[in-house]
Amino acid sequence: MNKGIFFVAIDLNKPMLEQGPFDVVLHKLPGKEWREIIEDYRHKHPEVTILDPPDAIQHLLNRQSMLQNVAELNLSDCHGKVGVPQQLVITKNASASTIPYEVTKAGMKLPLVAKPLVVDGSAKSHELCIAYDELSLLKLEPPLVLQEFVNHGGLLFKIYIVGETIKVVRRFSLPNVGKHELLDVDGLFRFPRVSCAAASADEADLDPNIAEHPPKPLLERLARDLRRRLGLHLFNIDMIREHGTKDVFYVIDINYFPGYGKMPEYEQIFIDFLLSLVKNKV
Ligand SMILES: Nc1ncnc2c1ncn2[C@@H]1O[C@H](COP(=O)(O)OP(=O)(O)OP(=O)(O)O)[C@@H](O)[C@H]1O
Ligand SMILES: [Mg+2]
Repeated sequence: MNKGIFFVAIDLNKPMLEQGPFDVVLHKLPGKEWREIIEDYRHKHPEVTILDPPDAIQHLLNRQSMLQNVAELNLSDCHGKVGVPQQLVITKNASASTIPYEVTKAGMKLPLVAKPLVVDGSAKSHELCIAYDELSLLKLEPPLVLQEFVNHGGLLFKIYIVGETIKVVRRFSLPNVGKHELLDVDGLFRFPRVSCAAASADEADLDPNIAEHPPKPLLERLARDLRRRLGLHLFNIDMIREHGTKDVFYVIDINYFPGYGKMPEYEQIFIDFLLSLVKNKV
């Protein structure tokens, strides 16, 4: 008989233990209640592969903890540098009036990208803004992460990871901010979720210094080290190249189980990955 792969959606209105049997469970629901259901199921069905551990996923839902592992990586001798933009966490109880002082104390340079601290899937948690001057910092609403804006020529690399497979897609991003512009603009520039609107830049005629993919050995090391450190198999990394450099990169965002529909060859890659999970078990 021909064996196939069957995808079954878990019915959230029924106890999970009464459903299945499953070989692999994929999930990305946030929330404590769901984490408990999955942990309970894993305990009772150790033979089932659960992707990925809820605690490891949880780590990516906070923009502070999300990038910690990248900051700790040591990728010297890997054809480039990968870091995290300098960032500062403004906690929930902090008053916005203290932000300019905190920013100066941390030695951070304007403009800054302000991002809500927690990523919970809501549109609001993806409403970012750029603060160009000190006064505009007073209008921000904590809790948030402030990141130095890194000029990157308006192009972003989305690095999709599915187990050991890596695929890179280029997307248009925010344009560079020049010194003259900084003198002219004031206030906050709010922008909604960029990733939904940003067009693919893969077919565009771009400056090769900006568009050239990050070196393969660098990506392979980054993906392997992050897979291990995060304990995750399915995620993507948003990475930018500092404008004017060949090999200085910054990771600005990591998402769990992103929309793989935008990844080339995703169907085959995903099926091969699922089959490898099942094969490795027997
Ligand atoms: N430090 C930074 N320097 C320059 N541009 C940045 C920086 N951080 C974010 N951006 C720009 O803002 C966009 C959104 O940032 P980020 O990915 O962190 O937010 P997000 O809400 O998690 O987005 P999404 O889930 O849509 O990818 C990036 O694609 C990039 O264009
Ligand atoms: Mg992003």
